[in-house]
Amino acid sequence: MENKSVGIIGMGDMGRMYARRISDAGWKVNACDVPAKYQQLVVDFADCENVTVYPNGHLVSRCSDYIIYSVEAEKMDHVVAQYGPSTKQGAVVGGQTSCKTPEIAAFESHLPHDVEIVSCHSLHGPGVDPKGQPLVLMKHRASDESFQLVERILSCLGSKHVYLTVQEHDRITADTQAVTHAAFLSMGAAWAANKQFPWEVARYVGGIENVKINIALRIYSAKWHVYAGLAILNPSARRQIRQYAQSVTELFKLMLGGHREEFTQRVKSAAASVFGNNSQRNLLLEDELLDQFSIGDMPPQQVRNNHLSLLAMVDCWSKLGIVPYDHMICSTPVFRMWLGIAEHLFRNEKLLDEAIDTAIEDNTFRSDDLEFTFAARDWSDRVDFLSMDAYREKFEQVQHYFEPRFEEAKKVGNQMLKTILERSSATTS
Ligand SMILES: NC(=O)C1=CN([C@@H]2O[C@H](COP(=O)(O)OP(=O)(O)OC[C@H]3O[C@@H](n4cnc5c(N)ncnc54)[C@H](OP(=O)(O)O)[C@@H]3O)[C@@H](O)[C@H]2O)C=CC1
Ligand SMILES: O=C(O)C(=O)Cc1ccc(O)cc1
Repeated sequence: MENKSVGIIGMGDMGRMYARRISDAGWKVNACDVPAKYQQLVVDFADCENVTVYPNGHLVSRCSDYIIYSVEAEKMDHVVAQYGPSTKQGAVVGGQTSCKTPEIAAFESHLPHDVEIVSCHSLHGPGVDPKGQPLVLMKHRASDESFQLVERILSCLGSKHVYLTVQEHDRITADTQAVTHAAFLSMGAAWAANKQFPWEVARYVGGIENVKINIALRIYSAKWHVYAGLAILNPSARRQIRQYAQSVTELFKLMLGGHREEFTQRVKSAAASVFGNNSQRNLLLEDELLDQFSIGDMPPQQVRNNHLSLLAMVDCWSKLGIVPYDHMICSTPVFRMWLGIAEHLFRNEKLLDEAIDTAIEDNTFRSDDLEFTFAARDWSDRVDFLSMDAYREKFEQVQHYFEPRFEEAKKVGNQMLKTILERSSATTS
């Protein structure tokens, strides 16, 4: 192993996963979290001889050759201002935050000029095996030699390297991550507003519904700041999330008014623009596979659903000129699941026609759809206000509602993601 060391500032879920894998590959890792967590971190990494835990980021920065900041996106400026000036001369610095514009601004403001910048972003959560998943690498201010050092270090993750500029990264992740999360967050908020546990309602069991529930619960069982950061701090994300809320609202109004022709025309033209040129692709998800991952018992016959959340997603992609397949190279497991169920609905004419019929004719679930529409707009407003506090308040309120069921949901959700990702071989190209 080369005589180079890796610094990790922020030993939360992602930092710990990186520290374990990089040190297992033989690199020396210097790590820290906030001083209050120092003692615990020493205990937790006592079994890792290649990891040295330090009380703060000054001590990590001064002795490491590649330093990764893995802290909350909203704290980056403050943390880099604190430790950046202590960076070892000639070192390379990067970050793991999900949105790169503010991260790079923090580096440019606070790092000494002799320090190079290569950032990264693993496009998956800490519980997913990084092997084969996309890892975005951004050579912002660095020599080829330094970039290659970063690639050699991170190659132990076994991820698929994707080379983008900071601007490309933020634009694509706004299209893939931010708007996808907005849809799942809205589902959870609507279920909570209606005091439902969706797996206890026949409409939400089986096939596509299992994915909706499992992913929504997975997101709500995670940390609010991850989702807030990538929605609020990404300058491209607001527009996407706003368009999603608008698509939901407009489709819901057409449903309420019983405007069958206009509704059908709008859904079908969105389908043509998003899926028209991709109708020969293999489906990302198979029906029988989806049915296996129910939290509740399967009803004898699937209850019809208008799938407003999915119709609005495809409408939104179409309005923004987004072809989601163009972003597969830079997709997260959650995005692939979301696209998988959208495709499932839109490439099955019978299912799509049934959703349209249900939307126009069936009043049974109007209260669910009303709450979903409110929720989509509320999330969009909170993001537009650029308010981390407002985002956190809503996230934690819904999180609290679902909390008693997280353990069960996580088990089923993890198994679902694992099986489906293996079967679809993490199709990232
Ligand atoms: N979780 C995910 O799925 C993914 C997350 N990311 C991004 O990676 C980054 C880390 O996420 P994640 O690990 O999940 O978040 P965590 O909250 O688990 O970890 C962040 C850690 O950084 C610590 N920290 C804050 N300030 C400092 C400081 N001054 N010095 C040292 N440590 C500090 C935090 O402490 P404290 O809690 O006290 O603030 C916390 O322990 C985020 O920017 C996130 O957006 C990227 C890909 C996937
Ligand atoms: O797959 C998703 O979208 C997730 O929810 C996990 C996640 C969260 C933040 C990231 O920056 C990358 C992945």
